[in-house]
Amino acid sequence: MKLSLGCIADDYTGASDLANTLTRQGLRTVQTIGVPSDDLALPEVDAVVVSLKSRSIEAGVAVDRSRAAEKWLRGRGAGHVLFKICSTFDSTNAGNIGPVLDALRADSGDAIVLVTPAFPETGRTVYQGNLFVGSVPLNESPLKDHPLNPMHDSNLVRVLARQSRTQVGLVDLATLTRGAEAVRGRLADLAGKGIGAAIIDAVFDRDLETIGVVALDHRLSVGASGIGLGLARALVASGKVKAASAGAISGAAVGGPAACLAGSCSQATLTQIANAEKTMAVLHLDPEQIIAGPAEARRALAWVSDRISSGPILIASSSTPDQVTALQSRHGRDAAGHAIEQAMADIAEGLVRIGVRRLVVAGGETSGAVIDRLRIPGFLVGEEIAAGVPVLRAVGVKDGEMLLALKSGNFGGTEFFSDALRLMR
Ligand SMILES: Nc1ncnc2c1ncn2[C@@H]1O[C@H](COP(=O)(O)OP(=O)(O)O)[C@@H](O)[C@H]1O
Ligand SMILES: O=C(O)[C@@H](O)C(=O)COP(=O)(O)O
Repeated sequence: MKLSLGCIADDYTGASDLANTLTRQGLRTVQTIGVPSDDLALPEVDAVVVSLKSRSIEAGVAVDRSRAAEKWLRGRGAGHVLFKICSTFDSTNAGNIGPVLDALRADSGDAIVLVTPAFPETGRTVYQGNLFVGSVPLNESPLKDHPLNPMHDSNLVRVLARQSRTQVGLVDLATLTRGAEAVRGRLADLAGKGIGAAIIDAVFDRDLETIGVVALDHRLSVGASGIGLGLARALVASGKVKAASAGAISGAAVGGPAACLAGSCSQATLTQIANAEKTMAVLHLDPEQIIAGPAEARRALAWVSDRISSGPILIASSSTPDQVTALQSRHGRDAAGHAIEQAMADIAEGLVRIGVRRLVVAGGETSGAVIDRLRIPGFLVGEEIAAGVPVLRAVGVKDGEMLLALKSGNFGGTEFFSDALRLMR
């Protein structure tokens, strides 16, 4: 297997979002959880997305894991590696986008790296280096209240400069609109001044196509699914990849009981949970009780066993921003987040034990904790439920077939949970 594109995603929902985008552009793609072990049987593919849970961990550990993933991908022939970050640039001043970019840039030997989280299909656009979420700047969007990575600055040149050892420049939309040669010229100017990273504006998919063409001159790029789209289209247009006609896999129906878990506290997920009450039984966990000990997860599983034979269920830890802040001030941000993630993993393990083989998880960190606990080594990409969220078919699972959907907190329509279960047959 010689890869045309190698990808390292800093969380599992982000990885499935990217794997979805690459698949829709005709690249045969597999998503692995961590660096695959040698005995994991992978199909013949054009792209591998290695999923890490490295967005909100200590920067040094994120760097080490990302470098190990890069080494594996390069060893499989990947000439270009995309470091997939969140389309809302989720990170803190201490990292991890900057430190990982610095390390991968050093390994790749690139003088300068193109960076853009733009993903127009989900309303993420970048203009003059400022990230917009829909019609508002990032710092006015619901991301200002994210439990782990609250975003208070929409100027990505500034945000990245605070995290990275290199200076950060800008390739603006006016330059981009003049085409690939103009972008190449601007990058050469910036690199000549010793600038090692450039935020590049992008508003429409056609902007990402130009970015994809230029990015392929380099060995490394950094961005969200949008740059994945640009890279995939450039690979196909240049003839380096023959677009697969089959696209997403289908496979045999899995059936059996179905369940949803929500650990995301994003505005979109809160609305989706409220709407799910119309179509399925919903249990709201008590976050204070989760932190107090394992009894709350046990209570949830007892609640499930009384209902799961009658239809799908949803279990949510999610709270409003005020409640999240209050909980964090009592227990600490990381301790609260970790305890809730582990309780969700306990519940997921219990669900699988009682026969659930169709599982929807909302939230990136939450999905990471759940998938790690279930020890699923990888996924093939199925139908698209909503922009950035595919049905996933687990590979390498010992006890039979399993379908999952890993939803980024911010993604999906108002009826996401029932939309997902409709496609997860
Ligand atoms: N009620 C709550 N109060 C505080 N933190 C919570 C609560 N519910 C979930 N969390 C934590 O908030 C974080 C949500 O992050 P994540 O799962 O990545 O969602 P998103 O995709 O929206 O970023 C996780 O660490 C989760 O454990
Ligand atoms: O790029 C995106 O927005 C998503 O792919 C993503 O990374 C989502 O992260 P979470 O919201 O933490 O799930």
